[in-house]
Amino acid sequence: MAAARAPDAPVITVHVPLGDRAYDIFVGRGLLGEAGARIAALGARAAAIVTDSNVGALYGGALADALQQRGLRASIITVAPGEATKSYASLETVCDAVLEARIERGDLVIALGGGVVGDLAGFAAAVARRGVRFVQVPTSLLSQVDSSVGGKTGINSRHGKNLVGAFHQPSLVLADTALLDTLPIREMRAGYAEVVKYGLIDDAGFFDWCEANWQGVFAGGPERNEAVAQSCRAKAAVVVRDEREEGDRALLNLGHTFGHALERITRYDSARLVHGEGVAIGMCLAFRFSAFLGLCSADDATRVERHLVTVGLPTRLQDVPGGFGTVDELLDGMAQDKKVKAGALTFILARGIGQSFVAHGIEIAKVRAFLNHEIAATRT
Ligand SMILES: NC(=O)c1ccc[n+]([C@@H]2O[C@H](COP(=O)([O-])OP(=O)(O)OC[C@H]3O[C@@H](n4cnc5c(N)ncnc54)[C@H](O)[C@@H]3O)[C@@H](O)[C@H]2O)c1
Ligand SMILES: O=C(O)C(=O)C[C@@H](O)[C@H](O)[C@H](O)COP(=O)(O)O
Ligand SMILES: [Zn+2]
Repeated sequence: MAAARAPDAPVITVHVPLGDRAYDIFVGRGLLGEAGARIAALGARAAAIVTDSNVGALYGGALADALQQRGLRASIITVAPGEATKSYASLETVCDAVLEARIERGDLVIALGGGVVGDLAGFAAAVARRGVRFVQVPTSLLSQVDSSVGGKTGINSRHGKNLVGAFHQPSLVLADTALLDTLPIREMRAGYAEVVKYGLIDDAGFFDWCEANWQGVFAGGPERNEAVAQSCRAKAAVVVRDEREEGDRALLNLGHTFGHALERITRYDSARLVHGEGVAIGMCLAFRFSAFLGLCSADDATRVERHLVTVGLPTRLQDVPGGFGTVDELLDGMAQDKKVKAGALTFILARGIGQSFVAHGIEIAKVRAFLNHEIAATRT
């Protein structure tokens, strides 16, 4: 059961100005208690809540009751937790359940859960009846700071991560940071990797802030709301500049070229590797690759790794439970990356902390040499 927002608990609003697809992100403790009113204000008659069995058991009933009290017909569609749920089979299940519930284009699909539920439900909303409005109620740190914002939706293919999907912006994002009190610590750490990402991309001051304040973020102090809101501001700014990733938006992929290849190799098995862990390893690899190419100092790469190790995240290929495959398997995974242009790899590299850039046309031979060097190296 979700606690109501205390009268003095602040709500931070981040507006995403995307013309006729503009929306607000609300961040604060206890916002689920206001979800009925805030969602009813969108003017729908019915809502299908998509959730996974972990989150549904904790918060599904409260959300459905709140909507019904505001006169919306609410139904709940429950999927299995974990990355393997971002599949063709789950897409079919969710689309059919949305249609079965007679959700019209002007009604709502509500994603209540982490990024897995958000990506799957968002994609179902994008394609059912060729487009139904949807709302994100993110419940993991990762989904509050990243996946609920920006409109990327989709599922995985055996060929790679998120290879089937659509851009479909939400109409509203409600991030109740109190819900993170029930999030398992491993998932909290994984989501935190995407928080650090914003500092590494273009905001060295925010990386300093993370080093100083991460414990408050984990403990649920005011630092948590600040980290979520600042991450949403940073992501919204990039998305507004380049909604469909024709340029700058690729910066948000820092660490993902390596990370997605690792997720494919581990067959989307959340017991072995979750997305944020892949991103943590991938960001360290991106910084060490940048140092290997002479673009950034080894000290900066070491500082990135030190912070991620401090919070308990994996940072090396060797940290993947059950192994990371071979260099050829890694390169094979990267060849399916959506940033590939004219057959050549694109990486997000860095000249230092907060100085990342999009690098096209990276030679495979250099990536191979770097990966062999990584495998031979031991942690300092
Ligand atoms: N669309 C985007 O822009 C974008 C951005 C980043 C990541 N992603 C995607 O997001 C996914 C990862 O999302 P995630 O890290 O949230 O994983 P997840 O959705 O699997 O959630 C993590 C786990 O925590 C549980 N959980 C979630 N909220 C909880 C809560 N409040 N209390 C207790 N348990 C809770 C879930 O049931 C699940 O077991 C990946 O598929 C990744 O590709 C998408
Ligand atoms: O929103 C974006 O753009 C991102 O790249 C955010 C990433 O954290 C996220 O994992 C995203 O789903 C990756 O997108 P993809 O296009 O590389 O599949
Ligand atoms: Zn990501």
